[in-house]
Amino acid sequence: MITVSEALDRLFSLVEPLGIEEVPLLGASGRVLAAPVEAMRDQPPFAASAMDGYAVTDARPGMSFDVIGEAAAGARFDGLVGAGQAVRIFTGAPVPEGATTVVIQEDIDRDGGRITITDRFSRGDHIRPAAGDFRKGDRIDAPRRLGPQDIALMASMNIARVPVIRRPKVALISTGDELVMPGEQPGPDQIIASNTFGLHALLRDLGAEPRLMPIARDTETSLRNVFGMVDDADLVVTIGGASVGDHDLVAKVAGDMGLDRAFHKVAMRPGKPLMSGRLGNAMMIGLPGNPVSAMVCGYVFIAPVIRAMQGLGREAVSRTTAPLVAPLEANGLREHYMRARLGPDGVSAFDRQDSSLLSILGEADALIVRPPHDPPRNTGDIVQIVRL
Ligand SMILES: Nc1nc2c(c(=O)[nH]1)N[C@H]1C(S)=C(S)[C@@H](COP(=O)(O)OP(=O)(O)OC[C@H]3O[C@@H](n4cnc5c(N)ncnc54)[C@H](O)[C@@H]3O)O[C@H]1N2
Ligand code: MOO
Repeated sequence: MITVSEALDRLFSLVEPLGIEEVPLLGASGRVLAAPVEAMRDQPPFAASAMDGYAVTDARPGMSFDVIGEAAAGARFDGLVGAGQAVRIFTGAPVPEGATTVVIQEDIDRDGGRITITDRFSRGDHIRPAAGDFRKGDRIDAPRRLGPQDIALMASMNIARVPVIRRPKVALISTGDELVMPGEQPGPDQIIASNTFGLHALLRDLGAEPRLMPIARDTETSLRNVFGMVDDADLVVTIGGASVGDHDLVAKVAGDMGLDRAFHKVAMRPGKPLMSGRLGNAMMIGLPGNPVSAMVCGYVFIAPVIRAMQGLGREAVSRTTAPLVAPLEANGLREHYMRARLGPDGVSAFDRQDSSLLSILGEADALIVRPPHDPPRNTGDIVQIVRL
């Protein structure tokens, strides 16, 4: 058995970077920017009023001005503002030539075409300088996962099409005679396939393009057939059939089909029977079938692999620390990812840690990471956690 960090290194060495495609701005959120993009213009392209009020050359309480025109957003005042003159102005409008200050309308008394600045007058010119937000040529660097703020910024920069990394295509294969799909009627010895659905959701959140393959039955032929359908997947993920039982056929069939295996078995709990390698043009990861094992491996291995495929670096899932609010017994020889609850005073592991318990995983918002052979820990000890 290799360590978790050795397994992750081997997984990263199997990753092949994906190509680039161009998408419309509206389709770019959540995608990874593949190349730097540059602003096509200054923003704002002119000095703009930040408030509704009057543009003047100078402003002090008691000063009076003749209103000589109006500047609105989208329709500038074309003339020059001179001493003793004011232009009615609205938020976002270009500040007319000659004006140095916008006096907000709350600080003005107006009498027909004449205004006077009242005692309420407060400092500040209320002018946004030209290019105060960004300049033509300013860059957004790549790689970067694009969020809603980036989309707004690129829209403002007049970038209508965006170069992004192609979505990793992931084929998800559940294996086992006991499995039926959610919504189907299970037989007396059957259960519902859950892992593929949890992993599908995780992969979608990571910006991948997951595809559910038909459930492979516990025969070599069935498994071979489903492997044969994965088509152009970048990553094939099998679930179950990874261990040592008579019906655990994934390693055998993948091997027969040419899997160049990088490892099988990791000193990790849950997740021990994990395997990986290259299979044709794809990377393959074989996950253990126990539902919590599959999901924990999803967070610890698949998420970093998907990020690496997208060019976002080769980093383990991020960890932080928290104090224990209850003691823990000594750990065994595998790195243990304990389902845990994080509260204001610290973190506590659930009593029940069996790797079949999705209800506990659903309650968990963190995993406590125990190194191999970690001694017993007391309340108050600082432990490493992965937040879910
Ligand atoms: N003698 C040994 N037995 C087992 C060992 C071992 O070292 N020696 N390892 C145990 C560990 S640890 C794990 S984890 C499991 C993993 O086994 P498999 O990967 O072969 O998984 P299966 O046997 O196919 O299934 C295990 C369990 O999970 C359920 N399952 C499978 N796929 C799904 C799915 N898509 N959705 C929901 N549930 C699923 C399956 O019904 C079984 O209950 O092996 C231990 N055994
Ligand atoms: O890896 Mo098994 O994952 O301990 O239940």
